[in-house]
Amino acid sequence: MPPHKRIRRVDIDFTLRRVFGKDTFRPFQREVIQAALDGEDVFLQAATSFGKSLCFQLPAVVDYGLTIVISPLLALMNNQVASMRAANIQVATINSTTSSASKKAILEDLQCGHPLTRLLYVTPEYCQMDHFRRILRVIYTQQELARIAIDEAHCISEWGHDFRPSFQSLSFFKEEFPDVPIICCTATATSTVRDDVIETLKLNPRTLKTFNMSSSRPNLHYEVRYKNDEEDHYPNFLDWLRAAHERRKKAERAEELSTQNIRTDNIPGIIYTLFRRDCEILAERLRGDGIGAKAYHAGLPHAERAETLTNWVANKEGYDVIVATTAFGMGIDKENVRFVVHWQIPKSFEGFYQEAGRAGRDGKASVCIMYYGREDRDRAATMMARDALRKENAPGARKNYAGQQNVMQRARSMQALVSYCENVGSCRHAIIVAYFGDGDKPVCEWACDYCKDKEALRKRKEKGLASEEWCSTQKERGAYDAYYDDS
Ligand SMILES: Nc1ncnc2c1ncn2[C@@H]1O[C@H](COP(=O)(O)OP(=O)(O)OP(=O)(O)O)[C@@H](O)[C@H]1O
Repeated sequence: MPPHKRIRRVDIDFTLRRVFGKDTFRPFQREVIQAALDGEDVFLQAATSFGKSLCFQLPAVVDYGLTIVISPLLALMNNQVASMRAANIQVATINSTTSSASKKAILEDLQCGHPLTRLLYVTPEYCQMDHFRRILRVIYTQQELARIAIDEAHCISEWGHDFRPSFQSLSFFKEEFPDVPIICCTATATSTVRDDVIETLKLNPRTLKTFNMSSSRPNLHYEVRYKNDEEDHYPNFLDWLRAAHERRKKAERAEELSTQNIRTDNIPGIIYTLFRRDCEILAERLRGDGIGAKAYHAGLPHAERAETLTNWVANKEGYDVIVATTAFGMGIDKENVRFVVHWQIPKSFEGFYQEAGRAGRDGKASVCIMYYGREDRDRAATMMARDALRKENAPGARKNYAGQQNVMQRARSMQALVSYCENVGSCRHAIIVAYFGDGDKPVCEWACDYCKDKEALRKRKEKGLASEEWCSTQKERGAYDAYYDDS
């Protein structure tokens, strides 16, 4: 098979400005893009909001041929497709919401020998379909298959926090099209996950260009607030949000906002809850207190979810705060999210980092608050143990080594998150970077509750948490066994 036509010289700075409307590359974007344009396989691990998407979008725009982007979530796909269409880039997506007429038109274009489409976004499930694989072979034979981009590549690994079995079949690409370069992007891979992804995709570790950047997000202020079952933590949050509104109403600030056409009460934020039920109750409670809040979870109709997302991104009144389950998160890009709150401890360290990473994507200071209670910790442990048992006993379950390791990895990730919450002895930025093992000690400059005032943090913990003795008595009584799985 003759290799794909590769572009020789191209002014990527010009394309960055002209097509993507950005003045300069962020550190290391240029190097990643150059490696991709040189036809290398690339593994890019970098912090949330680093700008990983540009590293496969820009090569797709300047190079010959088609880039296939594999993405795990519909919302994430639509979010990226919409922003590229706004920049007049020829981009298409085939997913469960694509009409058969548009699907037909897209597939015709792909097979015409010189497709207009620069990027095609699809799910890993779609890549498993025979008819799509046949079309890929046609595109490849016509030398128009430029590269494969795998977004949120940690989903490939059974050791990862968001494992999706269909991602494993992506090994098909290197098996069938060995000379088509692959670029993998993720913000949340430990070294074990990284190695597993490389092996699963059959990438050659000796020639692969690996970019392993720090997970540090210096503009995020990390904070843990302690809670217990005896007290409702809603007033604590509402007071905090109202205080932020009040600060924006002060004459000078209000005038500044009004010249930028920004409402004083438009402080975009996300609150993550574990359960759909909590999500709706909390959104309603906030609305009752005059906050523009909407629920978002997988149980809501697709059209309602899409409308909520569009209006939130557009800063529309009534859509300032999204109260969501994890159905909302991975990859969502809205630049001015000023806070992310975890209403209770999430299921994994990676999930926490990923969700907190929705904040401050414009580089401005933003707050990430975690409400942590030991009762929630014990509930999460109970849920996790039941999940593991249920999966193990499911018909056709893979009772193999990797399956067991996945259960252990999830437990380790949860334990790391509990330690992060219980921590009153070190910088939270340092804990995060150490977890992913990807860099030197980050600069914090008072951007976490420990570095800001360690003594106050210690006192708040002492006052706020239920005692371990009390929690273990409750556990023995089966108080944490109530279980509903609807996230
Ligand atoms: N060179 C640049 N200059 C200015 N803005 C940029 C640049 N590169 C990317 N961005 C912007 O940064 C934001 C984050 O980019 P992107 O969504 O690709 O992040 P990501 O690395 O995929 O993060 P995550 O892992 O959290 O999804 C986007 O709004 C994007 O337009």
